[in-house]
Amino acid sequence: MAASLENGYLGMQDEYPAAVWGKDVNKSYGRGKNKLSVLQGLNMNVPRGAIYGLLGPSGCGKTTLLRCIVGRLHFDSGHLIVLGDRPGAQGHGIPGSMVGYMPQETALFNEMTIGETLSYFGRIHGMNSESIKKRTNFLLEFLTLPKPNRLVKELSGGQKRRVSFSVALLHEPELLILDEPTVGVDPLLRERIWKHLLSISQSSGQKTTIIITTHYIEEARQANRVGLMRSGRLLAEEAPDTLLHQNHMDSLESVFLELCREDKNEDNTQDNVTVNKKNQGQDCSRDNDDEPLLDAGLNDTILYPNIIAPRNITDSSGVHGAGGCKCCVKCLHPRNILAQMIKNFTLMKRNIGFLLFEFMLPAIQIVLFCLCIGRDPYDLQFGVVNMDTQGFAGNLLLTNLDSQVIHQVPYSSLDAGLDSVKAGKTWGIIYINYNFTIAIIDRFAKCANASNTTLDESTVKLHLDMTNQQIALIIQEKVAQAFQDFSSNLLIQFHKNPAIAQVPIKLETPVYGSNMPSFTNFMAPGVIISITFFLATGLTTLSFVLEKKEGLLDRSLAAGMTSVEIMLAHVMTQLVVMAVQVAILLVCALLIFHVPYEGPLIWVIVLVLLQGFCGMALGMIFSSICDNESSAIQCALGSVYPMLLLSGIIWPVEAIPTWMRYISYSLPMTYAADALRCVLSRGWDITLMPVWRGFLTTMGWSLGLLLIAAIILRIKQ
Ligand SMILES: Nc1ncnc2c1ncn2[C@@H]1O[C@H](COP(=O)(O)OP(=O)(O)OP(=O)(O)O)[C@@H](O)[C@H]1O
Repeated sequence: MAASLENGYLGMQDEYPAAVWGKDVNKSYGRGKNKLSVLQGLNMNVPRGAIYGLLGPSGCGKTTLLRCIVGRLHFDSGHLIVLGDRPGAQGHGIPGSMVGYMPQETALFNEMTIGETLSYFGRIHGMNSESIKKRTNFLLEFLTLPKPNRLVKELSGGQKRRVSFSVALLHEPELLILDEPTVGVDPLLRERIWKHLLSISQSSGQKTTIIITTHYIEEARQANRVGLMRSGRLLAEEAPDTLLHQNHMDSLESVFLELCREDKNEDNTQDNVTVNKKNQGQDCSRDNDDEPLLDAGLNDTILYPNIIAPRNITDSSGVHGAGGCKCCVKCLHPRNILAQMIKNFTLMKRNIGFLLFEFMLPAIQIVLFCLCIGRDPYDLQFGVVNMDTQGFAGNLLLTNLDSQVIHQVPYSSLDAGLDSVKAGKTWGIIYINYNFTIAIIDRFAKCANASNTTLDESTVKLHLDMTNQQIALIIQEKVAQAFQDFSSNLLIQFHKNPAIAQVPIKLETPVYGSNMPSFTNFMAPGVIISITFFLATGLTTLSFVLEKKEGLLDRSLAAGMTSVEIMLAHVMTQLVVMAVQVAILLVCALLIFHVPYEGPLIWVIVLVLLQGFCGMALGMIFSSICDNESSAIQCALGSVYPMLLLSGIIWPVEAIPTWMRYISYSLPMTYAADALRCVLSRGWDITLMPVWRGFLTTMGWSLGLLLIAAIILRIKQ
């Protein structure tokens, strides 16, 4: 049968008769000292409609080769033609619907049901719901899978592998790439799977070509052709019977061992010859770079008589295999974006607890902020040493101290008061002199003629714990205020003009804001902006990295999705989530905590959502450079502090070194916070510079970051 198949294949008049044709394919991982050459001048020929068993020891490069074939990996040099064109070539269905790929790892969404999983991939492949249903029913029965409403996470390991297998079979692709599909499958089912593979490869309609790797070498005897792979090369590529016959052996395993032994000897001989030649000062590298590839192909046709070089080989002589269009807007498929969005919403629905937490998290953060940050501290324990017991002025001064903020603790002596500060019982003490009443009256009466002794005795002394600057400053301010009020009262009692006691600075009606600004109100816009930004960054990073880590992203890309489609679908899904988050956040800030706002709400929402969009774009960059969730979380968290600092949200930008100021001004958050502050306090007016500056900076940054993320993903794709 194998022979007739090969004859049929050799006789085909197609431009590219082979389903997969590879010539001198090289692929390495890493660079410099860490470079690992995995595929080393590999030649391969898989006839159309054949079952091709790719056999080889662990780590010899089988998965790498398969990923190059489905267009998920770039190879370094050589030629690879899959179903008539380069994998990834523009308009080619690989990666895409021409191929069904079952990766080695399960690569399934644990939170989705079997039916939802198949529907997701069916939509990507452009199947309508009727045909998805029909194929799902067939595959469930054929692979003895549980009901379609069972969650993937509730399945056994073997069942998960079968679901993964069914995903590859779902759309009846022309080419099936199966990386160890029979692992964890019982012998009976394994036999049925092979029967099915044989039937679809030989069906009278569209013949399916199947490349399969397996650790059960003997099961590959059912293949039409096997490729025995070692160290990134194919040692032999023949029909199993031919191999057994040629090597006079009765098992493929023995043939493989024998070929490995021969190859090892050949390597040793080659190495010896190389060493001898090198000693003679001759260049004897095995790869002759000057040799034209086409010529090399002709030579190899003699070595591998079944390899037929495609006529248009020069078209495919690009160094990279997967060079097709993956991110141009014209190539976006709405059905792919829709499939991805449905999948995202399904996963959200499945994890309703986390979704509610996501909705509430910004609200919790703003509530905590409004409750705890920017408010005046109260009940501060403050020691009082009042030696002016004979007079009235000391007591009068103390009654003017804000009793809400300062809780007075009397002490009988300065030493006792200082001990309380040292023991951490009070934040400081106020010391009032014995002669305070007489001295203060004298001071006001004589003014410029007052003696130094009068001035000293009429001065109250503060001994503060300055380790907490904020509290110390508040106490100073409260004492200064109390002194001013006390002085005014005293002057009134003596029929003098109380204005003499005032500091000769008058705060007129402010241009914007109030004369009693609230720190909370000042901080609120920046906090709203940063909460939205970092939540979007963190959640985007995490969701992308998790999909990438579990091979789900790779599988979607192999099914024909593009990274831009995945990004757009994520942006749209996340925008819905963010809209709810922002709504709850603004209700808390504006309605419950009365952060003042003048501008139209829609403009506030636009500014905040735009900042979330910017955060998502940054998250996509993080996820494209991180391979696991811990590094992604570190990236997202690590960026929080410097971004907050540089953006002027936790400290005015004007207070940081000049060169950093320039960086800060270029950050979107700085201008966005300014813009939001402006809209909240002055109302929307497009002519106000902070508003359009904030809008344009955020917009520019978002699009720029998205573009960078798309480029990184494109390069890594
Ligand atoms: N992303 C990667 N980065 C660096 N090295 C890699 C990467 N993927 C695979 N390798 C290395 O490339 C070599 C071939 O790996 P590959 O997965 O292709 O082997 P395999 O033949 O499929 O093995 P197995 O049968 O165990 O799955 C291995 O040495 C592996 O460590």
